[in-house]
Amino acid sequence: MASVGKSTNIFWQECSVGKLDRQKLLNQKGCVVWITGLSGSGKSTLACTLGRELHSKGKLSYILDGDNLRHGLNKNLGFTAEDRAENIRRVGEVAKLFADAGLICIASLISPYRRDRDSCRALLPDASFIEVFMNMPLELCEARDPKGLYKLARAGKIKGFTGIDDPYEPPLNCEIEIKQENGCCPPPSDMARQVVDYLEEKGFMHE
Ligand SMILES: Nc1ncnc2c1ncn2[C@@H]1O[C@H](COP(=O)(O)OS(=O)(=O)O)[C@@H](OP(=O)(O)O)[C@H]1O
Ligand SMILES: Nc1ncnc2c1ncn2[C@@H]1O[C@H](COP(=O)(O)OP(=O)(O)O)[C@@H](O)[C@H]1O
Repeated sequence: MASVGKSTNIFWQECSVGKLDRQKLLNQKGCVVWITGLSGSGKSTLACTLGRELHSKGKLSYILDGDNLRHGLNKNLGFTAEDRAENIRRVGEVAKLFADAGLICIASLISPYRRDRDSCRALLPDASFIEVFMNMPLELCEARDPKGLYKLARAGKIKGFTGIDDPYEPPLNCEIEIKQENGCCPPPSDMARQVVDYLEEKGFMHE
C-alpha cells in the first residue's frame, strides 16, 4: 500500500504480460525520443520524418506533439512557467507509458526548461530517454515563422513567447544535436537519419 501525491491507500497492480514480452512481439525496444527547441526550429518536421522512416523499417512509433496535445489532454494549460511545467510533466508520463508499451515514442515540445526535461528523463529507465536538441538560431526560426507567431510576439500581441520575451534553456547534455552545417539546416531526411543511426547503434531497433 502506498501514498503518492494526493492519492492514499493505493496499490500497484502487476500483470503477467510485461514490457519485455511486448518488446519481443514488436522486435524493438521501447524508448522516448524527446525533441526540444524553439518554435519553428523543425521539431514537428523531424518528428514526422522520423515517424515515417521508422514505419518504413517496420518499427512502431507514436508522436506526442505539444501543439496537438494542447487541443485535448493539455487544453486547460497556458504558457506560464507553471503551466509549461505541468504540460511537460503530463507528456513525460504519457511518453513513459508508450515506452513501456514497447513503442518508440517521439515527443516534440518546446520544453524550454532544463529542469522539466530532466524530470522526464528521470522517469525513464537508463538510457531510454534520448534528448534531441534542435539547435537552430532564433533568426532562422523567426524568418521561417510558418504560423506568424513571432510577428505577433514582436508586435506585443502575444506575451511570453519563447525566445522573444520568455526563456529557452538549451540542453547541457543531450544525446543528439541537430544544427546547421555551413550555414544551412540539414534536410529533414538527414535529420531523421541522425536519430535512426543513434537508435540502431544503441540497440533500440531490435529486441
Ligand atoms: N507563448 C508561447 N510560447 C511558445 N509557443 C507558443 C506560445 N503561444 C502559442 N504557442 C504555440 O504553442 C506551441 C508550443 O507548445 P508546447 O506544448 O510545445 O510548449 S511548451 O513545451 O509547453 O513550452 C508552439 O508550437 P511550435 O511552433 O510547434 O513549437 C506554438 O505554436
Ligand atoms: N530541415 C529543414 N529544412 C528546411 N525547412 C525546414 C526544415 N525543418 C523544418 N523546416 C520548415 O521550418 C518550419 C518550421 O518547422 P516545424 O517543424 O513546424 O517547427 P516546430 O515544430 O519546431 O515549430 C516549417 O515551415 C518547416 O517546413
